[in-house]
Amino acid sequence: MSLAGRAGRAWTREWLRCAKSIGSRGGHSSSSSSSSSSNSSFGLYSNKTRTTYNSTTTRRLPTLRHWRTYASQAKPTPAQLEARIAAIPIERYRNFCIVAHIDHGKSTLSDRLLELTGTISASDANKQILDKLDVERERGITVKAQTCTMIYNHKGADYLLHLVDTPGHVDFRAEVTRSYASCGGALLLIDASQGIQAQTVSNFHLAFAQDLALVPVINKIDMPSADIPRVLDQMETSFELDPKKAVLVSAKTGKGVAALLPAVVEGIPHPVGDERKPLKMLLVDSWYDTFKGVVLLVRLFDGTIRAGDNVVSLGTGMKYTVGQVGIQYPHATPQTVLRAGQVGYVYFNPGMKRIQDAKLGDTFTTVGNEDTVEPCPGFEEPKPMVFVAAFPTDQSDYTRLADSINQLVLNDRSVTLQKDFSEALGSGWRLGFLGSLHCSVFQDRLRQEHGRSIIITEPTVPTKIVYADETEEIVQNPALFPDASDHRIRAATLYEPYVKATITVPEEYLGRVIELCEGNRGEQKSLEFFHTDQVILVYDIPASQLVDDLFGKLKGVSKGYATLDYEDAGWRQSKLVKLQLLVNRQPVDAICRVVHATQVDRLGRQWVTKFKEHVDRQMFEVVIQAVVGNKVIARETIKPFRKDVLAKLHASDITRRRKLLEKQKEGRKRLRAVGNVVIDQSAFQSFLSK
Ligand SMILES: Nc1nc2c(ncn2[C@@H]2O[C@H](COP(=O)(O)OP(=O)(O)OP(=O)(O)O)[C@@H](O)[C@H]2O)c(=O)[nH]1
Repeated sequence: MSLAGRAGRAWTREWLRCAKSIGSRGGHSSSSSSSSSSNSSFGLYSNKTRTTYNSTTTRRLPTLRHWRTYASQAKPTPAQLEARIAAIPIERYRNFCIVAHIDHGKSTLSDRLLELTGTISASDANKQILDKLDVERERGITVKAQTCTMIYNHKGADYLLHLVDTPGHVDFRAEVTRSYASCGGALLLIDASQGIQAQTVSNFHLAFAQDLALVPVINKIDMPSADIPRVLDQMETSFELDPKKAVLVSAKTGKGVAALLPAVVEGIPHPVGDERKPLKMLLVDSWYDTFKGVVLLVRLFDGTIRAGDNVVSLGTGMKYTVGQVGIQYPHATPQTVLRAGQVGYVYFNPGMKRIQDAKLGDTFTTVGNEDTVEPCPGFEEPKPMVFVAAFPTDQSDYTRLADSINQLVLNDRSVTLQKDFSEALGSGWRLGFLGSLHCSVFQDRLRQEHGRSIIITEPTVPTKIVYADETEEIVQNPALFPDASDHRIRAATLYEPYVKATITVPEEYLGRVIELCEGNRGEQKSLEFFHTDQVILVYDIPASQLVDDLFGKLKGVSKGYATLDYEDAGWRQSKLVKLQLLVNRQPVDAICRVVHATQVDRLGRQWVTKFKEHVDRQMFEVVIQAVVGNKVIARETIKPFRKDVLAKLHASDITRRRKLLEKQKEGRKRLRAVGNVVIDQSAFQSFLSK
């Protein structure tokens, strides 16, 4: 092993030791169920049920017949369900999530577990049942964490399992972090052919820091390229997870999945809580329903909740009467009561009107107990990182588009929204997203769920200005960044946001990936071998480089093998300038960016060349310039030309002549003036769509 590898292992060991010393996380029993025998904080099995892996012996996996027997459990009626749940003590609750790198099979495995417990039928054609949004099904990615309650009979006793299927992509990390708050453990899923990837590393660290029990699961063992010994070795080297504790499954065929629920029961601790105590209920997620108002997904730490109870939010002080409580099974299923340890939904009567009143991480209790119940610690608000301006393709669509955007924002708490106006594109909005994928998913949802399309400007990141008098300003809209002529900006210090990027890459592409990171102003923090041919690289990189499709470039230089994860790394002082596009000396406000001084030449040239392609000739000369302050970086000229649409028509063709004139009139509605130059809106649209 390389020195870097040895140092990495020593670091990991030290890290693990420190993390363990943080102590047991509140809300779950510190040891697993009584049948558990070991004292490691990872997912455990009792000796009886533990399936051991040994590279020289073949494991006996549950057969498909075995699987089908389990999967044929009949779905209980609502009354049977309620009676069965009421008979389960908290010691037999298990709240767990599935975490993994993108596409390692979380949603497919969730389907299998739902079938195995009879929550959905095995023959149900409706697969990826927890991916409820159209965009999730179309793109095959999970965007929103989804929950489901299951009942599992283990050794003759019913267990109440609460499963959370989490998103894999880093943009939706906040969903994973929030899910951890309702769970006592996690299945850490790893693709048998791909092995540990960037999001596996970050999910492991997140789960471990929260003292969650981990059950390692190797998925896709049916694939011809599966290399189980390699993945087991990676798990041991990187995370010090005992390979003997890994459960080997194929979520696709169902092979091995039957061994997973005993591992959950025995390896994940039950929640701790007392239903006789006053209600202490954490708000984990929320969504808006036109008829019910805001629906809350909650985790009960103590007490019970039922329809008719009067509750109060410790965060806002607002009081509500409970209208209905229930569980996701997998769809909303009303219950008479939710008890300590359970995760379920609650809505009020009259309904909560404003989604802003449902503060994620807030604690609710019953009215009268405000002073006795200690609020839960809450969640860190995810910060938007990428900002874009959005405009209707047709301004007459503004009001309808505003309604659709507002509705989407109601159900996606991490989007920020402000009104915006552009000379070039009219009235619109400035939207903040957690990342580029989040932004593109939002556009897809707008199109799919509301049938609307929008023009989106280039994604930008915020800039921090610290003026000479030490006052600070954070500018999200580059058009509002002070001009170079402003004397205050000349004396100010500028900062740009950085991210800590974790990249996993096979050794053979290491050189090219390092070159790419350095070319994107990255600064190497560490390099560690975690298997003979796999490397984990950590770089501090400007967030602006990340949103400029760093991920796509990384895939390009590594033939798709490199993976990327990132987290906020704060502000860094930087040499930033405002680059603007001018048309006949007038700024086009929609095409403006605050960029690093080293990028202006390349970007300026690119802008003027590309914009020229989209502007029609006019009756006079049009000059397109990219400028920083008074300095012209690049320039293109469009020669004058008169567009006579009738020129080629025969004089007698009157109908055709009229049609063409009508068409030209229609076209003028979409024209926009920048100074004396008239530009069709489609020019901006084509320029902005890469
Ligand atoms: N061969 C094989 N393919 C699998 C298995 N499990 C999942 N897949 C496939 O892997 C792809 C990704 O599966 P998903 O379940 O959507 O993965 P995910 O982790 O939920 O994806 P994200 O939520 O986007 O991170 C799909 O094409 C699945 O059919 C498996 O055990 N074997």
